[in-house]
Amino acid sequence: MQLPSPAKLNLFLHITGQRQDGYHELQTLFQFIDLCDTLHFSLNEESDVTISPEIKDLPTQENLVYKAAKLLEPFRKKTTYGVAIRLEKQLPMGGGIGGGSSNAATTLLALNQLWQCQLSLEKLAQLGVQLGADVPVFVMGFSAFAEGVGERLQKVTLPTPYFLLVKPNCHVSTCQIFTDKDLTRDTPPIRISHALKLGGHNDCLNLVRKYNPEVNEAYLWLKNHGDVKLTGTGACLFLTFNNAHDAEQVRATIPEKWQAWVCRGCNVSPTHDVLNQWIEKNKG
Ligand SMILES: C[C@](O)(CO)[C@H](O)COP(=O)(O)OP(=O)(O)OC[C@H]1O[C@@H](n2ccc(N)nc2=O)[C@H](O)[C@@H]1O
Ligand SMILES: Nc1ncnc2c1ncn2[C@@H]1O[C@H](COP(=O)(O)OP(=O)(O)OP(=O)(O)O)[C@@H](O)[C@H]1O
Repeated sequence: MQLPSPAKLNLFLHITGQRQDGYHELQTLFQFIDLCDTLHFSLNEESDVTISPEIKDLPTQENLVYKAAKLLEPFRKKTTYGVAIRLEKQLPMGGGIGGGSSNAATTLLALNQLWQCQLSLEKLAQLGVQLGADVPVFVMGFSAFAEGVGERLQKVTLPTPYFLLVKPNCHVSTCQIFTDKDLTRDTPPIRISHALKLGGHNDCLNLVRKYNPEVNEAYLWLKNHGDVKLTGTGACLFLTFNNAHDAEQVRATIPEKWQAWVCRGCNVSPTHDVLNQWIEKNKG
């Protein structure tokens, strides 16, 4: 089985409070984009889970793909179902586009089929939130207005514009931003109707710009071309366009030191599109 594992954007990110355990209550609008890693799954006669190729500075045991497989292992129907997983990475790590969470969700969805675990999407999402706050939305596979730590999801249908996504040359630690004393944590909660009509802002933006000069520089550069947004805790920034041509025109002039992609928003995760075709083909 071969599945795409897409990135997400936080179209806005409001932090509305903090729980006793330190995690933050937030409100966000999640949209998938058609920029994806690809995960290949092959069952074998062994009983273990192997991941290839090795990712620099990421031991296998810490790879969210490995952790997701281990989390699902108790539910597999036969212990002789080992699996070899090959990861074709394209999404930058630590960019705020949720690559690791997406890979984890894709693994849960794939192995739920291949190992015949027969868990519902809701159950997979519940398991997945242990791996990261962004895993549930990738498991459920629809654009969503999210609350709680990102696990309370309401399905929404969003316009599907083109985005110019830019990765400044730095890595932002989600943990560092969320533990900063100056982070705004008291944005008043909004209603979903307000969110869909008027959007919102990203409460992490100013801190991320302050600690990461590269993000600030890219922000100021992109500002000349539209309303720049930060996704998650960064480092990626994005602009929205009505058509691919206009996005490509700006991309062509971006300083070479920054990675940049033109991509499109989608309301259904590409993982689900391909998985549903696989399920249809392998019925009976
Ligand atoms: C910023 C977002 O990407 C928005 O979608 C997510 O909230 C972050 O999701 P994530 O990367 O899956 O985050 P996790 O791996 O669960 O958490 C990383 C660290 O960020 C902090 N964290 C994360 C999510 C949250 N709602 N409150 C937090 O305080 C915690 O200190 C945690 O140790
Ligand atoms: N399969 C994986 N792909 C990417 N990162 C992984 C993976 N497994 C574990 N990680 C770890 O998770 C960290 C965050 O990766 P990820 O790509 O999800 O960041 P992000 O885009 O900032 O996510 P978020 O928006 O959820 O904060 C990485 O720095 C890496 O150490």
